[in-house]
Amino acid sequence: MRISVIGCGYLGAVHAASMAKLGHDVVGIDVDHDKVQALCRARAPFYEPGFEELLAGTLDTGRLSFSTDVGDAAGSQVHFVCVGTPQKRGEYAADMHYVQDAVESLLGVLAPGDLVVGKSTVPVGTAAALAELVQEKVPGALLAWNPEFLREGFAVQDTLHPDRLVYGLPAGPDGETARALLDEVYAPIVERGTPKVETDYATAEMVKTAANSFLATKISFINAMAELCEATGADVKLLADAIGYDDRIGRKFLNAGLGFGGGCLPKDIRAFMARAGELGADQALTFLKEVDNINMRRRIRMVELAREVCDGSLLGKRIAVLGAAFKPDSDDIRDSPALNVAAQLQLQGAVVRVTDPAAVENSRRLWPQLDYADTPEEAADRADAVLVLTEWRQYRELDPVSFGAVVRQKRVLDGRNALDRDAWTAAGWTYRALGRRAG
Ligand SMILES: NC(=O)C1=CN([C@@H]2O[C@H](COP(=O)(O)OP(=O)(O)OC[C@H]3O[C@@H](n4cnc5c(N)ncnc54)[C@H](O)[C@@H]3O)[C@@H](O)[C@H]2O)C=CC1
Ligand SMILES: O=C(O)[C@H]1O[C@H](OP(=O)(O)OP(=O)(O)OC[C@H]2O[C@@H](n3ccc(=O)[nH]c3=O)[C@H](O)[C@@H]2O)[C@H](O)[C@@H](O)[C@@H]1O
Repeated sequence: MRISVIGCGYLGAVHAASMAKLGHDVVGIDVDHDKVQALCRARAPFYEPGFEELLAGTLDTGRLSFSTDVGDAAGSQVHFVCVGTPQKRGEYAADMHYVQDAVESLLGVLAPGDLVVGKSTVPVGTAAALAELVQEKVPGALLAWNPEFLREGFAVQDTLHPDRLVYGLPAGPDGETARALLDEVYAPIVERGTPKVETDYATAEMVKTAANSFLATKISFINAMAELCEATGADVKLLADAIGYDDRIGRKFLNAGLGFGGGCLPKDIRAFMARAGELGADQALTFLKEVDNINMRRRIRMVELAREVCDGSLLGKRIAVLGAAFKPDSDDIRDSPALNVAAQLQLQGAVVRVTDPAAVENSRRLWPQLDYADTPEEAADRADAVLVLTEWRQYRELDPVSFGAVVRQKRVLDGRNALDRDAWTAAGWTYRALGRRAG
C-alpha cells in the first residue's frame, strides 16, 4: 500500500520507517528542509535507539523516501498526520495550527477513497471537525483517529509491537471502509493478535489523553509520597517496591524523583484540562492541576536540596549536572526537569556544568548560557556537588571510588533514585535523594 506520513519528528519519522518495514511504500513529508535532508541520507535527526538502523535498512529497500513537498503525498491511499501539538505560549491549551495546516495541505492531494489518519495527540472534538472539512472539500475521502502510545527511547519497538491499536472510526459504512484500510496498514500487527479497540472519534482522542493523564498521576502520586517520606524519614523506594507488588497497583511508573517532563505528559495534561474547561467539565479534571503542581514542586525541592548540601548557599559553588534529556536514551530536552534545575541553580549563583550522552547539542541551542562538558568527569572537575538528574546507564554505572577523585566535595544528589546508595556512601560520598533518608 502507498502511504504518506505528514510530520517527521520523533513520532512521524519512526512511524514512516516502521510502515516501510511492514512492507508499504512510504513517503515522509516535513516542512523542515534540514530534517528531510538528514532522513534522506539515513541520518536520524534525533537520538532514538535502533532508529538509524531501521531508517538505513528501509531506505535501502527503495520503499521509503522523504520530501518537503506535500505534492509527493499524491497517490498514497493512507495519509498519517504526525505533526506537533505543543502547549500554546502562556496558555494551557494545545496549539492546533500545525494539525490544521497539515490537513489543509493534504486537501489538494487527496482523492476519493483516501483515508486521512490522525496520530497527533489532540483535544477531543478535533477529529470530528477535521472529518467534516475533509468530506466537504474532497467528497469520498475519509478520516480516522489512531492515537500513538510509543515511548521515546523505545519508539521502534513500541511502533512495531504496540500493546494495542486504537481506531477512532466514522459511523456506518465509512467506518467499515476506514477499518479495512487500517487493518491492511497494520496487517502483521493485527494478525499476531494485538488487542484492537474500535471506537468513535471522541473516545479514541480521549483514550490517548486519559492514558497520559493516568501515567502522570501515577508519577505524581509517588512523588507526593516522597514528600511525606521526606517529612517522616520513610523511604519512598521501598514504599514503591512494597505497594508495587500488588498487581492491582504495579511497580511501573512508581519511580519517585525529579518528576515527569518531555514533549508529552506535561503539555497533554494541561491541554486536557483546558479542553475540559471549554466543554464546561473543568471540575472533572481539577485533580490534574494538583498532579502538575506536585510535579513542578520536585524541581524546586531539588534546588533546595542542592543548597542544603552546599552548606546553605549556592553562590559560587561548582555544581555538576549529569543529564540534560528529559529521560535516558533520548536527546529530547522539551520541558526537561534536569535542564530546568540546572538553570535555576545557575540563576541562584552556582557555577553549573551540564553533561549528557546525547542531549548536549540540543541543550546548548536552547540554553546557551549554561556551561557544557563532554564527560561526567569533566563536568565534575573540582565540583562541590554532583547532581544526577537523568538516569542514563552511564551514570548509574559510575564507579563512586574513582569518580570521587575528580570532585572537590564528595556530595551526590540522586535526582532519580537511580544510584546504589550503599556503594556511594561506602566510597565516602554524602548521598542525598528525593524521598529517602540521607546516606
Ligand atoms: N514524541 C513522542 O514520543 C510521541 C508524540 N505523540 C504526539 O505526536 C505529535 C508529534 O509529536 P513529535 O513527533 O514529538 O513532535 P516533533 O515536534 O518532533 O515533530 C513534528 C514535526 O512536524 C513537522 N511539521 C509541522 N508542521 C508541518 C506541516 N504542515 N507539514 C509537514 N510537517 C510539519 C515539524 O517540522 C516536525 O518535524 C504530538 O501531537 C505528540 O503529542 C504521541 C505519542 C508519542
Ligand atoms: O504521548 C507521548 O508522547 C508519550 O508520552 C509518554 O512517553 P515519553 O514521554 O516518551 O516518556 P515516559 O517514559 O512516559 O517518561 C515521561 C517522564 O516521566 C518520568 N518518569 C517516568 C516514570 C517514572 O516512574 N517516573 C518518572 O519520573 C520520566 O523521567 C520522564 O521525564 C508515554 O509513556 C507514552 O506512552 C506516550 O506515547
